[in-house]
Amino acid sequence: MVKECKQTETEILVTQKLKISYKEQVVLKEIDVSFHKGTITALIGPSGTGKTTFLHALTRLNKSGTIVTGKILYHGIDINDQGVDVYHLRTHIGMLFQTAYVFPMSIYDNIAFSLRCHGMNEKAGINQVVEMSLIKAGLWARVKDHLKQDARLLSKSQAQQLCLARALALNPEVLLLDEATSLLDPVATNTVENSLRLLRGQTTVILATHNLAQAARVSDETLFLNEGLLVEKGKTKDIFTHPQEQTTDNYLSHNFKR
Ligand SMILES: Nc1ncnc2c1ncn2[C@@H]1O[C@H](COP(=O)(O)OP(=O)(O)OP(=O)(O)O)[C@@H](O)[C@H]1O
Repeated sequence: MVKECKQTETEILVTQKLKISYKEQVVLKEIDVSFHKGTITALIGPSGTGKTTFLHALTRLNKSGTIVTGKILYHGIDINDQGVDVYHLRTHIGMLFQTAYVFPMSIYDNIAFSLRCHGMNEKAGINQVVEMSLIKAGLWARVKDHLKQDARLLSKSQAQQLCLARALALNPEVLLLDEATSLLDPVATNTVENSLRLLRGQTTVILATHNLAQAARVSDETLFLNEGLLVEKGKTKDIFTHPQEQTTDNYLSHNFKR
């Protein structure tokens, strides 16, 4: 039986006293945070501070042996409840990784396969979604005449854009990005950032990045994690110009030209 907890209408994802450990090592310590509908949040913090661990937890990707306590509420339902279907959850909460994992099939089939797996079988409908998602990911113009080409022949940047298109094709309500542009060239990075901006208002985006300029450019809100603690979260403009906490100020002063 899946139990529903209270959440406001615009709060899509809420964590309550979220604590994550790998054996004895506590990586995240009682994180209480909420993410609102249609906003873009940058997750920043030093290496090893738990950003990936946090994103993985939001879509139940943590490796076995990881101990998760506290709650992760998606529309009021704890995603770790026994009755939650993980496959279904991941259609609503998509994720893009640092490395682009394309399927060993054509560009077209990378997206169509995923749509068919989620019950879409009508050819014209699939064609339309393939085109729309490639447009949103900024890749359509480059690949529209080569849709049958093996996706493994794409460049790193194009492959990541294809992964973005594949994620967007399922119309996720939440999109998580873990350093998803760190291996891309500046043009592709810019294209992906533009794609994210277009999602504003509909999709809730959480993006872990070491690229503080990107966090400042793209996000509405910024969440600063340090040593497993949520140090502060607020409007990106405020965090980057007048952080409330000394630790945030120190981190930004050392890593970002203000
Ligand atoms: N599967 C695992 N088993 C044991 N320890 C792990 C595992 N995954 C991550 N860790 C440890 O948890 C801590 C947080 O790692 P995590 O990758 O979440 O940090 P991060 O902030 O994303 O780092 P980076 O910015 O370098 O990607 C690190 O000390 C890491 O070594």
